[in-house]
Amino acid sequence: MKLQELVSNIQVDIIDTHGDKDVDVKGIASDSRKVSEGFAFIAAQGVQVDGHEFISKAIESGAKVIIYDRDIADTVLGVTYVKVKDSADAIGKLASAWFGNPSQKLQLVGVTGTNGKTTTATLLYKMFRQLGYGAGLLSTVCNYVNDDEYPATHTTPDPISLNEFLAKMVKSGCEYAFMEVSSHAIHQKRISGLLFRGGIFTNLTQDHLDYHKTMQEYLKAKKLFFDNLPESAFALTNVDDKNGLVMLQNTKAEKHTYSVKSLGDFKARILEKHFDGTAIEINGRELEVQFVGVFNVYNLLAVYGASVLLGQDIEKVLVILSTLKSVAGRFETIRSKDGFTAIVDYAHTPDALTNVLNAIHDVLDGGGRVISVVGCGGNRDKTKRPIMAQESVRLSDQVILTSDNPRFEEPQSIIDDMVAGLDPVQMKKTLCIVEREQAIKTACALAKSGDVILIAGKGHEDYQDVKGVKHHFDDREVVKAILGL
Ligand SMILES: CC(=O)N[C@H]1[C@@H](OP(=O)(O)OP(=O)(O)OC[C@H]2O[C@@H](n3ccc(=O)[nH]c3=O)[C@H](O)[C@@H]2O)O[C@H](CO)[C@@H](O)[C@@H]1O[C@H](C)C(=O)N[C@@H](C)C(=O)N[C@H](CCC(=O)O)C(=O)O
Ligand SMILES: Nc1ncnc2c1ncn2[C@@H]1O[C@H](COP(=O)(O)OP(=O)(O)OP(=O)(O)O)[C@@H](O)[C@H]1O
Ligand SMILES: N[C@H](CCC[C@H](N)C(=O)O)C(=O)O
Ligand SMILES: [Mg+2]
Repeated sequence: MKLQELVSNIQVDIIDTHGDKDVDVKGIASDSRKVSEGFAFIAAQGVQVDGHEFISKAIESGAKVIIYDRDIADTVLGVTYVKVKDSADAIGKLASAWFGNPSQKLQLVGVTGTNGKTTTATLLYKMFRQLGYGAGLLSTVCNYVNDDEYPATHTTPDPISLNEFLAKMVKSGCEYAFMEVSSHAIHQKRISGLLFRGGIFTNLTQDHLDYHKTMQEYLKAKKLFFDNLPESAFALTNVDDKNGLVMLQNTKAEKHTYSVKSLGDFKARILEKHFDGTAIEINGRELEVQFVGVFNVYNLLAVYGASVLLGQDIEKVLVILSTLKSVAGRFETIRSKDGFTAIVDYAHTPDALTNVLNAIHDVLDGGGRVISVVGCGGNRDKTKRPIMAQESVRLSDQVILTSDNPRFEEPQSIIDDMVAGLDPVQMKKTLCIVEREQAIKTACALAKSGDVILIAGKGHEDYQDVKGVKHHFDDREVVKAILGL
């Protein structure tokens, strides 16, 4: 594609161009390590380093176009330089243009919020596949183009991979695409240039303060997604969350709400909770769903609302809703021969932990003890550590604090940060076991018939990330091996 053609139809503020504008562009990259002969390299300021530092590396690798937004000292003959106002914004828009604007050819729905993104987006994808449509999914657990699976590295991929996936979906005949929109992605403009048909807000509770610093900044990032939705989109929000309506304040999109506790366009009522599912009512229609926990009623309600807003038949949607099953690593139950149950769940925030433990108590109904195995990620929000320990102790009979992706931190010092939230009385029900496998073994040894063990934080993850190396570790495999299943 000619450079002229690439930049002509996109809304990027070009400040200056230097060199041949007629040059043929063979590919685009924002990472110098991915540049090949004839590529355009987009230099952007990152969180760790400044991409402008890699301009000469990119040219050595064959870049013939450099798109940048900071002053640069030298230019190289035979290379075209395009100065833009905002490189991060340009990457997304150039990626869209390069891949033929795939989001404009799909009905793309984004899901944002602290918890429930993977669940909601995955269930929407499953819903639309079952309704008979071609559909794709971009999620933390796995990416799908119809039934083809592609491993996921991020919750929201970088703009170039993202548009490449969407283009693959278009080529494979998908009409719908569902994706998670993380706050990091909004803040870093990974979604610039995408045309959304809808946006869904799940909830906002504490997480990622290492990155956003304050809850206000975290909220601002989430809201920006809705501020940027077009008039042709719908914005569907959870009004039971205290920031639900804030998301709609400045959006041009058509506003819709869902609720369990108050009124909303989509309204659910919980009729009965049990270990294998929940009886609910949605907009006056009763159904049995195969999910446990009030939080999952919210996820299902969002799926229902979005499906209806996308024009689907209410009856068909309800029938499929009752057949949907939980997502990998979310409230996955494993029963021991001795009569206790282990639950592997991805709860890695204070709110998720509280919700999942409450859901367990709701169905246990005082029948057995709850033993929790909990850790916190290294190089992530440190302020959530003592709170997660407190919530675990408050809602469990026995807690085992352990490791969950220590990354570049000392596992024991992460546990110490968790312990700092506990007083001596709370410490009486707490054990600290650094080795996660040993922690799970201990929990299984302590459990008796009727008890529930919650193994939180890793869900679908099949690794333990230690000092940049991902060692194979899968909670579900470990539990099954210990229980001889
Ligand atoms: C902190 C963070 O979010 N970083 C993300 C960000 O990196 P960055 O652009 O800031 O990278 P950088 O290393 O500072 O480099 C700056 C620029 O120089 C370029 N570069 C760098 C090195 C080089 O040799 N050559 C080169 O050209 C880079 O390609 C980049 O364009 O943009 C990259 C591309 O989109 C991401 O891969 C990267 O994710 C890192 C690996 C990460 O761990 N991110 C996590 C925190 C994250 O994004 N998580 C959310 C989910 C959170 C949740 O809700 O649970 C997610 O969406 O996955
Ligand atoms: N709607 C919800 N409200 C609160 N907690 C939830 C909700 N849905 C799921 N959870 C809890 O949060 C955990 C993570 O759920 P899920 O993977 O769907 O969220 P996510 O937003 O995609 O997370 P991430 O930001 O890591 O991608 C679940 O295992 C469960 O414990
Ligand atoms: N997307 C989240 C996942 C956290 C999962 C947990 N296992 C951890 O490593 O903290 C994050 O990167 O913060
Ligand atoms: Mg997710």
